[in-house]
Amino acid sequence: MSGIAPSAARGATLGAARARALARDGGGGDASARFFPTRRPRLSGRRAVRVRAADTPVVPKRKGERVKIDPNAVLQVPAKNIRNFSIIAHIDHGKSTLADTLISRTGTVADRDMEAQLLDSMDIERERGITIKLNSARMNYTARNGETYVLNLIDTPGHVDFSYEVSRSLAACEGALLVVDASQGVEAQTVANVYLALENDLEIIPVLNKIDLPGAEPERVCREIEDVLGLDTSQAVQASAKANIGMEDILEQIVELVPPPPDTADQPLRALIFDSYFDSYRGVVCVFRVVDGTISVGDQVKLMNTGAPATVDEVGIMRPNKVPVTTLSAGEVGYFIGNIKSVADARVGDTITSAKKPAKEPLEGYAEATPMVYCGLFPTDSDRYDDLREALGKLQINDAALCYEPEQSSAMGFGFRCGFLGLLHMEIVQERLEREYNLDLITTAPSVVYKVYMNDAEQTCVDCANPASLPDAGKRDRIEEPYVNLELITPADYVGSLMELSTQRRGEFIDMTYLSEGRTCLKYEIPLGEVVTDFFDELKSRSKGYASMEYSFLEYRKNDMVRLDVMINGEPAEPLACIVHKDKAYAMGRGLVDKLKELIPRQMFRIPIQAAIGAKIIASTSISAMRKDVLAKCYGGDISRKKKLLKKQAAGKKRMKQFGKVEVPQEAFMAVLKVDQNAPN
Ligand SMILES: Nc1nc2c(ncn2[C@@H]2O[C@H](COP(=O)(O)OP(=O)(O)OP(=O)(O)O)[C@@H](O)[C@H]2O)c(=O)[nH]1
Repeated sequence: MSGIAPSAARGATLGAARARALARDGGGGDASARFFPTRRPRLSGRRAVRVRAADTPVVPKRKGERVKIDPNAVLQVPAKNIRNFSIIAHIDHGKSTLADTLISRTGTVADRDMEAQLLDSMDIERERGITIKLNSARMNYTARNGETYVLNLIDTPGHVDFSYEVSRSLAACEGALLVVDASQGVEAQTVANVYLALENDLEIIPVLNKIDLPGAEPERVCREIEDVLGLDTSQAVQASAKANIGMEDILEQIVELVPPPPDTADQPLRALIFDSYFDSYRGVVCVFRVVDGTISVGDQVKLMNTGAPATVDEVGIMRPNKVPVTTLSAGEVGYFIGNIKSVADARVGDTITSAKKPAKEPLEGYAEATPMVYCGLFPTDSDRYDDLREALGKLQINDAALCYEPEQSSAMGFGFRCGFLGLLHMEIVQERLEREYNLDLITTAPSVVYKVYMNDAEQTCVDCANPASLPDAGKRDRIEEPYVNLELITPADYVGSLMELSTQRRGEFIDMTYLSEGRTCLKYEIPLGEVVTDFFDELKSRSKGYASMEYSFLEYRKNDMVRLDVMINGEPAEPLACIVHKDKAYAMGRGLVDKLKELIPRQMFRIPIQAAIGAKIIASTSISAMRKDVLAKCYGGDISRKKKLLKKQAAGKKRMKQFGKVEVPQEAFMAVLKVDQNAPN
């Protein structure tokens, strides 16, 4: 155990944070980091934008224009009075509540229209109480210095699966509110999000939220922020988003500390699309940040990477509902709706420019998100394959991290193999497809991508995300599986239990550091396949919800992996196959057949369930037949009559077995996630 004293930790962690940010930058910065120059150009005195006095109504310029513009809704200010900021935090530390309170405090939404989680517009977000998609809102605020500012707020998700959304919103901002729960302190995603903000060269404003709670310890949490993140907390705001405490201080700090966007309205239009979605009534809606120039209703524009042309039918701002305006200038955040033909034309990360006077270079887009987990998605009704393809296409424009390709399986028919950032992402996509596109789906067990090296000289390495398509043992040389760097932050009481969990999941211990009184950071190198199953649930249950985790891809490593096949009623059930480590194969096989026995309903015939590695059966069980009481009507009478009835029943069952098809419920496909692989054989 290599504990280090807090003061030493401060230097070490701060150094590490910067070093990591720089290393990721690779000198030139990564895609999102390069979006803004490291040093922001100073504001020049000359301003090319026509500046309207505060609260001057914006009037449509063209005759016959269809756009309805509310003259009271839009305040135009010079670029020096615009502030673009994100809210970043660990999950449940209060980002959405803070966003709601700021929106209400600035009078952006009338009190009677206020509802909790205003920015979480999807039903799933409200039901689960989590943010999945980034969302933005434009607020007006008259500061203590008497000037009126436009504040563009971008709320971001906190769960590890959605960090890609965070990096996108940060690229559209100059500052970030770092919300930390004053009763909990720095957690794994707090650290990860601060690194992202540092990479984007943002001004970070620490906010200690939930100080209304009796367990709040703002001083301890301030020390932790300084020690672990190396941020200055002398001006940190102590706030409660729920009890409406400290909101004005936060707004003042945003105005004071977040730099205004550079005023480049006189340059050719360049606007970065950071979100886009398909609206069934309006078509493709692109949400963007204008970096240079201006965009107005009626403009002819084009998307620089796809080359797709469009006429701007409507341009507007989010308050947080869409409010049309006539023009948006450099530094502003808004949306546009045009006649974009295909959803694939409006990809997130693309640059909008003017068709007549195009910019020379597009803006640096975003690095492609790399899916971590794959699974098969099949419509229960095979006629709906085309609907599923269309729905995935529309969802992908809103969810850049989702990827898919067609797949065919003898058991399941036609479907798609889809890639996700994690299990929660996978669950959400399935739920959105079912709700928003009215589809009924079957999801197969998730799998990571293995690299399979072959004996064949021509095709040396294949990526395998579908266990059923793993080449036979005789043809392959070795299998490599992805490893991740895993970071756990936990109260000291649970260190032992979490170390045991990580070791059981084949983790290799790397380091342990003490963050502050009673809190510890554990580092492991661990196979991704072990983390994406039920690791997070297990972590939460072992630490009574207090530990948090974060992981990032490390490398591929050779391991002794085998394919575990499952046979139901003598037929291989391809969608249930999985790739496991050889040492765990027996426990997994046993657990899987037992779990399937629980989940598959009894039928009129006996169903054998077997697990096998190659030709070798390693575990088997069976579901006994449901017996119809054929003797019910046979009161008393001769025994030979009963025997005759039972014999007839047996003959009928045999026929059913021959033709019968076992109905496997959706939960059975996920059984592999629920197996305790460490149970004794
Ligand atoms: N007591 C107290 N509770 C708060 C405060 N702020 C937020 N909460 C509660 O904390 C919980 C999580 O708040 P959210 O705003 O949904 O947290 P979040 O960070 O947006 O969560 P994700 O979007 O899922 O990452 C909710 O139950 C809130 O009511 C606060 O200042 N005081």
